[in-house]
Amino acid sequence: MTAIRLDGVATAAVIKDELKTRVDALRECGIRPGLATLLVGSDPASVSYVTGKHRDSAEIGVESIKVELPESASMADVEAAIADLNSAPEVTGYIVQLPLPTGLDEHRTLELMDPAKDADGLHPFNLGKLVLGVDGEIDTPLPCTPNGVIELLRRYEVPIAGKHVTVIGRGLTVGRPLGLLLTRKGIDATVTLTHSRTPDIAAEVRRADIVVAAVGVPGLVKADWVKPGAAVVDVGIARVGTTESGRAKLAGDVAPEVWDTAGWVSPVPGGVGLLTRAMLLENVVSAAERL
Ligand SMILES: Nc1nc2c(c(=O)[nH]1)N[C@@H](CN(C=O)c1ccc(C(=O)N[C@@H](CCC(=O)O)C(=O)O)cc1)CN2
Repeated sequence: MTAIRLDGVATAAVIKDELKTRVDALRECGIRPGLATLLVGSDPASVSYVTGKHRDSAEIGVESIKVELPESASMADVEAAIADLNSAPEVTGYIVQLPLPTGLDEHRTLELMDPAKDADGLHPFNLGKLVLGVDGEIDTPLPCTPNGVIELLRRYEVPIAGKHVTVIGRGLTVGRPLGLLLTRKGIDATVTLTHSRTPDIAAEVRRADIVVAAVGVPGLVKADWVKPGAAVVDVGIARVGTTESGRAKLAGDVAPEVWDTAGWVSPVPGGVGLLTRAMLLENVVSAAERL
């Protein structure tokens, strides 16, 4: 048996088409959504992700603004850049690409953002709305990767309600908010959130109907960890060398053999990463619609 591929490229393309229609409608009302990115330093993975975000923006007609600071930037430099982004009228939404170089305070940075322009859903106000929003719709931006995981599962009609989801990794951008989103009324999953101090992660994965791996350890999730027919969403992404054409070779957290056991698998590359970018644009367009 080979698992169904949860295709991030195809799914993101459909979502971007839907968003383009909304951007065109905004334009007719004189509103031009604008996404800015703040990149500090030149970590190759971050540079690649930010480049992808600008490419996607251009595809759907969202203006994009790049702000770059050197690796040596101080917290005062970052604070000044955030103040500029908060007041720039052409920026309707923005993100600070994470992680920041060592020595810069990520939490302080997120706190300084205007929550109405927070395109990542990571400002404490927006995370707080997610915590409070157990029932019904949330009218604030949702964290992009967790929202992308759910959107990918939903579009492939993978059953979620009443199912057991094991998440590996408790980080700010994936594990923690994903647990909150999956347990909301209307989604109704039961979630086990595992991390580096969980005694037996394999056992927690074995009882899951859906597994989400977000640690960045290539091949961590083995075939004999996975219940036959389960959905396995690979969020981990590590750079493990260079391809013949000189591009970075990427590997996910899920071992290749898992494709023979699982019912659905999302690949790396070509899976959730593309949905992360699509959900970022969803936040930007929704914020512009609220103007
Ligand atoms: N401000 C944020 N920083 C980070 C977030 C986030 O949601 N907001 N999440 C991750 C990384 N991430 C978003 O920026 C991200 C990860 C992966 C991709 C992506 O396009 N992946 C492609 C491969 C791209 C490549 O060749 O490198 C794929 O999987 O096919 C986009 C964004 C940490 N930081």
